[in-house]
Amino acid sequence: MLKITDLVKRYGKGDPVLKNLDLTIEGESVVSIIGSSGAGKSTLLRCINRLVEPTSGSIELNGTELTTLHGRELRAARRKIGMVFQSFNLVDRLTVMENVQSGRLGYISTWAAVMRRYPKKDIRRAYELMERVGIAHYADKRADELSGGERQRVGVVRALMQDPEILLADEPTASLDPKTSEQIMGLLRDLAGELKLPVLINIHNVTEAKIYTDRIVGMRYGRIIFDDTPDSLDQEAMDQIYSGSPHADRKTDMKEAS
Ligand SMILES: Nc1ncnc2c1ncn2[C@@H]1O[C@H](COP(=O)(O)OP(=O)(O)OP(=O)(O)O)[C@@H](O)[C@H]1O
Repeated sequence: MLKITDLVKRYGKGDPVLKNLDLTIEGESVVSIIGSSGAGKSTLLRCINRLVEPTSGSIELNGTELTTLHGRELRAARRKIGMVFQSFNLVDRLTVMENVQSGRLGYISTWAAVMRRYPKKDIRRAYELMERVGIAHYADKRADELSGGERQRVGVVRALMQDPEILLADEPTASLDPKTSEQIMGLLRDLAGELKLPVLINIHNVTEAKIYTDRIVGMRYGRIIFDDTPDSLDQEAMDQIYSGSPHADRKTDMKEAS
């Protein structure tokens, strides 16, 4: 279970971009985060794996408080958080298998990684997952020889090789054509069920969020203002999520504070 309580993020001395957020994700649900540009969606995901340092508040993953971890403990906790990126973040000159095995980096020795001496069980697992997502025949191909959809499948397998307790996806389909985008969303949904994994997806495409996710969280300027099933996301809720400006929101904040 992921339990976020009273999370605040402020970059430098600016206004907070996450304002006392509470969010709990239990079990294997697929949750999308929607909201206008600048609402804080990426910041929220990046606080969870500490690519961004939260200013205050608590983030617990299956009982482990993530915000206070350092060094070795932080690295161990990060292994349990798989991340899928918009731009795939693959190493182009490495093969698909090498990219996929980089998901095991935290688990095997540096020597084994440098010498590409992957444990047999990791190779077996990589093939299982690559078969599952349809890229096993590309195992020895360089990553830069693949299409966008194939590259994102490599990104998904690499994240799953971490044996994660949660999967975070930051605009995973934003660089893909509509058909491929739907395939990747379907894959994330199906894998969540098969692997009993909660998946949290930052996504701009509301239609895909409605089709492929179980729950939609709507953010507006650092706050969660909608959290419900896709069916409940009506026009009124959409207007609230996507209307206004940070300036208007700041006026509301000032009123609340006074
Ligand atoms: N490294 C940073 N330093 C300063 N401000 C930042 C930084 N990263 C993000 N911000 C600001 O934080 C706010 C939220 O940004 P964030 O990227 O989380 O929003 P988002 O909802 O993911 O937007 P988008 O959909 O456009 O990616 C924005 O006002 C942005 O300018």
